[in-house]
This record gives sequence, structure tokens and C-alpha cells, in this order.
Amino acid sequence: MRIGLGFDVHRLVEGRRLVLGGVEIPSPVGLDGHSDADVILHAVMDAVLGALALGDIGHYFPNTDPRFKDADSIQLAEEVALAMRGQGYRIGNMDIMVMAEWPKIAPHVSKMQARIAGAFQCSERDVGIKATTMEQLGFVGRREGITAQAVVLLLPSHGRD
Ligand SMILES: Nc1ccn([C@@H]2O[C@H](COP(=O)(O)O)[C@@H](O)[C@H]2O)c(=O)n1
Ligand SMILES: C[C@@]1(CO)OP(=O)(O)OP(=O)(O)OC[C@H]1O
Repeated sequence: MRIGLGFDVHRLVEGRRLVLGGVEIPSPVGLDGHSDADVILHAVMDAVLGALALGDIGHYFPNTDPRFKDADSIQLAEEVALAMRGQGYRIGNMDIMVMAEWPKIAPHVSKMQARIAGAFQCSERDVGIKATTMEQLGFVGRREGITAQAVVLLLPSHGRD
């Protein structure tokens, strides 16, 4: 088995869609980035790539490449999942922590689990998603951005461990 860690942060700005965990949340502000800036999926992808020592998402999907302008991170995650399977691994489970003063993540968790599980071809029960505010402290507390962390355990596709 192998373990990986991922982290991402994006700035909240006006005039962008808010996409988190593959779910679009109606909002007057969204996350800024070259892609759709989905911090949750970016953290998960980095965790999976990290577990396999394959580098990071910037290596696979450079933010200078026009192909990834406003990219749907679910599609990028499907590519990472393909690389993971190519290395002979599958998701054991993952645990995600979102730091956001707003919006409330809890009402969207089941839909996010379904989207992430679909991209990585695993069970929704193997996708843990939790959220906390930052108690109005720092840039997250001032609603200037959202961050996410992910830990992923990978298991060999064949065999017990
Ligand atoms: N963006 C968020 C933040 C928090 N939650 C849920 O609220 C609970 C309490 O949050 P505190 O920051 O006050 O500890 C937290 O445990 C989450 O269940 C959320 O859904 N979305
Ligand atoms: C996926 C990419 C593609 O440009 O998305 P960005 O929105 O630039 O997000 P970031 O987390 O800063 O870097 C990852 C990039 O590879």
C-alpha cells in the first residue's frame, strides 16, 4: 500500500464559478485559477500522484498550457485515475479536509462524494469529506480564499495489500 498527501489553495473572486469537489455551488464569487480551480480535486489529485511519487498536477497539467484553461478538474482527475490504475493501484480510501469560511460544505458532501468516487472508480464510502471554518482568522477567515487538504491510501489493484 502507498500513502499520499495533497494541499491546494485558490483565491475567491467575483465573476468566477464556484466548483468544489466536482460540484458547482451557486455563488456570487468563485475560485480563481487557470482551470476551474477546484481546490478539493486538486488536493486529491496531488495526493494520488504523491502516493505514486509521480510528481504533482502542475507537472501533468501546466498552468501555461491553453488546453487546461477553465479545465474541468473532474476530467483531470479521471486522467490521474488512469495513471494510478496504469501503475497497478486503486483507491483504498481518501480523507479530505476543506477550510472555508463560506459556503457551508456539509449540504454538498454526498454529491461531492459521488463525483469524486466516479472519477476515481471507487466507493463513495471511501471518500471522506469534512470542513471547518477558520473562525474568521487569516485569509480564509476573511473569505479571500479556500484551501483543501487530502490524504489518500492506495492499494494494489490485485492482491490483498
Ligand atoms: N465551510 C464549512 C465550514 C464548516 N462546516 C460544518 O460546520 C461545522 C462547524 O464548523 P466550525 O468551523 O465552526 O468548527 C463543521 O464541523 C462542519 O460540519 C461546513 O459544512 N462548511
Ligand atoms: C490544474 C491546474 C491547471 O492549470 O489548475 P490551476 O487552476 O492552475 O490550479 P493550481 O492548483 O494553481 O495548479 C494546478 C494546475 O496544474
